[in-house]
Amino acid sequence: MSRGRIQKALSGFYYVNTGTQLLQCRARGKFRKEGLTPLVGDWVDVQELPGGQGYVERIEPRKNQFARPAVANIDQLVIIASHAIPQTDPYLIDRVSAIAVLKGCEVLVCINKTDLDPADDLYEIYSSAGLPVLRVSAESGEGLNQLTEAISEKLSAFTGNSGVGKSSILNALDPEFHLQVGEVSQALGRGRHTTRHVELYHLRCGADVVDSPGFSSFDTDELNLELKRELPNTFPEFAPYLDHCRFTGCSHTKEKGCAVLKAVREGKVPKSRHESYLRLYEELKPLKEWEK
Ligand SMILES: Nc1nc2c(ncn2[C@@H]2O[C@H](COP(=O)(O)OP(=O)(O)OP(=O)(O)O)[C@@H](O)[C@H]2O)c(=O)[nH]1
Ligand SMILES: [Zn+2]
Repeated sequence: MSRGRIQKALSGFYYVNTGTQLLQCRARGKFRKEGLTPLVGDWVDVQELPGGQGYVERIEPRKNQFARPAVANIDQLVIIASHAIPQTDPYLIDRVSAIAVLKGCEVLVCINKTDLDPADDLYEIYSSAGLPVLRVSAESGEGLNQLTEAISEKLSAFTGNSGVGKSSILNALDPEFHLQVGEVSQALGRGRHTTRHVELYHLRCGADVVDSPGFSSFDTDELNLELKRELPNTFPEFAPYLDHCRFTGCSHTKEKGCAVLKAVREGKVPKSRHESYLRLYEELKPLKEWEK
C-alpha cells in the first residue's frame, strides 16, 4: 500500500501522485456505498497494481472541501484582484474570503496589474482589514518573489474575476506552466472564459496550485446556513469588537451600542468591508434553519 495525493480526476480515473510515480487508479466500490467521492487534493492510500495502475483504498479525513470545482484540502485561497480592466468589485473579494475563512483556508489578497494601476484603495482596505495583501504584476514581475514565498509548501487555489490575470501570474511564476492566456475582450471589459478540468500542479518554486476558473463563481450552494451562523467570525478584523456589543445576539447591522459599527465609524474597520458584511447578511437572510 502506498500513500499519495490525487492530482487529477478524469473519466472515473484518479491520478494519484505518490511522490515517485503517478498511478492511474479506480476507487473501490465501497466509497460509492458510503456516498463518498474521492476529490482532487485528497490524501489517499493506494493498492498498487502492475503497469502503473491501482485502487484507491482509503481517503484521509479532509481539512476542507469545495464543490465548484471539486477539490479538497486547500491550504490557501489566493484571491486575485485588479483595479485595471477588469476592475474587481471588493464585494467579490469579501464574499470569497468569508467562505475561505469559514472553511479553514488561509486567505491572500493579491492585487495584479500594478504596472497599469497601483490600486491604492484596494491595498488600503485589505491592509487595514488585517488580511495578507500583496501587489504584483504578471507583466513587470513586481511582487512575484513575495508571492512565491507566500505560496511555497502549500496547496493554493487561485480565484478571481475573469481576466484579472490568474493564468498570467501562474505562467510568470513558472514559465513551464503552459496555460492558455485569454485575451481580454475590450468590448466587454472582461476576459474570455477558458474552461479546464481541475488539476493540481506542482510549480518549480515548490508550491502546489489548483488552477480553476470555476472558483470565481462561488454559487449559492456555498452560501449555506453555516456561513449565516458564523458570518461575523468570517471577518477577522471584527474579532476584537464582537464581545463588546451592548446586546447579545447583535447582528452588527444597525443596533444601538454595536461595537463593530462603532469601530467602522472610527475607521478601525474598513467601511467597504462592513458594507460587504451587510450585503452578505442580506443575501443569507432568506436561508432558513429548517430548509437544510
Ligand atoms: N498590463 C498587464 N496585463 C496583464 C497582467 N496580468 C494579466 N494581464 C493581461 O490580462 C488578460 C487576462 O489575463 P489572464 O491571465 O487570461 O486572466 P485570467 O484571470 O486567467 O482569466 P480567466 O481565464 O478568464 O479566468 C491578458 O490579456 C493578460 O495579458 C499584468 O500584470 N499587467
Ligand atoms: Zn454588534
